Amino acid sequence: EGWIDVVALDLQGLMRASVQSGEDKAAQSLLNKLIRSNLVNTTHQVEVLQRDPNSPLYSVKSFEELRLKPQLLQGVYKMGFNRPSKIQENALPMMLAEPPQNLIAQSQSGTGKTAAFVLAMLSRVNPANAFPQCLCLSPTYELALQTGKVIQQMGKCYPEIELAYAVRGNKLDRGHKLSEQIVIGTPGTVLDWCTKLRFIDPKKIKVFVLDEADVMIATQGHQDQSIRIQRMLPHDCQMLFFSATFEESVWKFAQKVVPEPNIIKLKREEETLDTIKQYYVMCNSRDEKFQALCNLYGSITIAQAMIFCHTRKTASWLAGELSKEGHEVALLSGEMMVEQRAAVIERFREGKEKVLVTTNVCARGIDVEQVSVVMNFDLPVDKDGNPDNETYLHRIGRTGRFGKRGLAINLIDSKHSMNILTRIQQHFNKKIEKLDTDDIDELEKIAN
Ligand SMILES: Nc1ncnc2c1ncn2[C@@H]1O[C@H](COP(=O)(O)OP(=O)(O)OP(=O)(O)O)[C@@H](O)[C@H]1O
Repeated sequence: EGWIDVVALDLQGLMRASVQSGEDKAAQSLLNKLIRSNLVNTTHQVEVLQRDPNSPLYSVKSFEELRLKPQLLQGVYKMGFNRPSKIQENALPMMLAEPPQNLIAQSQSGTGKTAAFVLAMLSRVNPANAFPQCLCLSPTYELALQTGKVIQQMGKCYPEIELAYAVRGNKLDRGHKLSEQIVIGTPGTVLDWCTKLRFIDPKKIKVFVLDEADVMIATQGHQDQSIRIQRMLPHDCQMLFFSATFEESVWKFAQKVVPEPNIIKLKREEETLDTIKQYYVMCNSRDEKFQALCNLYGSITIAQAMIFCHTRKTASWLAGELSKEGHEVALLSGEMMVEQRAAVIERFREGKEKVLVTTNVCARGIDVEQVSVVMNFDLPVDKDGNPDNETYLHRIGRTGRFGKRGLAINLIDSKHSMNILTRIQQHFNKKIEKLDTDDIDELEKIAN
C-alpha cells in the first residue's frame, strides 16, 4: 500500500496534429499498431457515399457472405476474426465487387482498415502469375513491415502468394524482375523500382493501395512520389485509399489519386467532460504540488492515474521525487525507441504500473480504459502560453464508450496558472471545483 509505480512517459510533441512532423506521425501510428491487440470499438455509424447511387448498397455481417477463397476464409478465422468490423462490413463488399471499384476510406486507427485492404489484395491476386499485381504504399519502413506481417498472417493458408518489400536497403540485382505477386513499400523505393530499376512493371498492377495517407502527406516528397506512381498504373487498376483522418489536404490528395471513388467515413466519437469531476488544488510551488499529489495518494484509492507535466525535465524530476519517497519509478523518455515506449504503455495497460507520468497528450488514440484519475501537474498551454483547450479535453475527456466517471485534478502554482484554469473553465462552461488536499474529509468525498 502506498507504493506508487510511476512511468514517466515522454511523448512530447508527438500528439499535436498541427505541429506534427511526418516522422512523429509515423511514430505515433506505429506506436498504436504495436500496442493494439484488438479492434477499437465504435458505436457510431458509418457514412457511405456510393459512386453509383443506383447500384444496391451492400454490407455484410459475416465473412462467409463475401465468398472468399477458402484459403483466405481460413486465414481470417486463424487470426481470430469472427465477424467483419464496422468499416469492413461496408468496405469489403465494395472492394471485392466486380468490376472492381475504387474506394476512399477514413476511420480512426484500429478499426480494421489494414485487415480490409489486405483481404482485398489477397483476393484479387492470381497466384499463377509470377509478377507483381498488388502494390501497397506505406509511409515508412516500419509501417510497411507491420502491414507485411498482416499479409503474411492472413495469407498463411495460401502459400502460393508471395510478398516483396520495396524498402530502402533491399537491394536487388540490376535486371531483376520481381516474381512476388504483392509488393509493399515506401513511395521513394517503389518509384525507383517502377522506373529506373524496372523491377516492377506498373502496367500489370491490378490493385493499388495507399495506406496511412494522412501520415504520408506529412512527409516531404511522399505525396508527389505517390502521385507519380499512380500515374503509371493502368486505368482499370483498382485504387484504394486509406486514412485515419480527413483534413482538407488529405481529401485533396485522395481526389488526385482515386478517380470515381466510393467513399466511406467512420467518425470518431467526440470526447466530452460530462462524466468527469474536475478539481483544482491551490499550491505555491512545485514542491507543494508534489505534496498535494502525495496527500491524494495517501487518502484515496487510485486504481490507475496519468500525470501530465509540461516539460520532460519536470517529468523526470517528479519521477525522481517519487522514487526518493520509496515509490517504484519507471522512466520512459523521448530518446526511447517507439518499441520501448510501446512496451511501457503495454505494461501500464496491463496494470503492472499504476501511474503514468507524461509530458504531453499521452498518445491520442491510445485509450487506457482503466485510468480513473488524470492529474495535470502542469496545465496544458500552447507555445504562446495560452490555454490549450483541445489538449485539456483529450487528456481528461472520455468518449461515450468509456463513459465511466472520471476524476481530473489540476495543480495550480501561480496567478498565471490560475488564470489559465479560469479560461479553460470558461471555454468548456463546466465548473472546476476547488479542492483542499489537506482536508481529509473533503478528499474522501471526492473519491466516491
Ligand atoms: N474483423 C475483425 N475481427 C477481430 N479483430 C480484427 C478484425 N479486423 C481487424 N482486427 C484486429 O484489430 C486490430 C486493428 O485492426 P487494423 O490494424 O486492421 O486497423 P486499422 O484501422 O488498419 O488501424 P491502423 O490505422 O492503426 O493500422 C488488429 O489487431 C487486427 O488484427
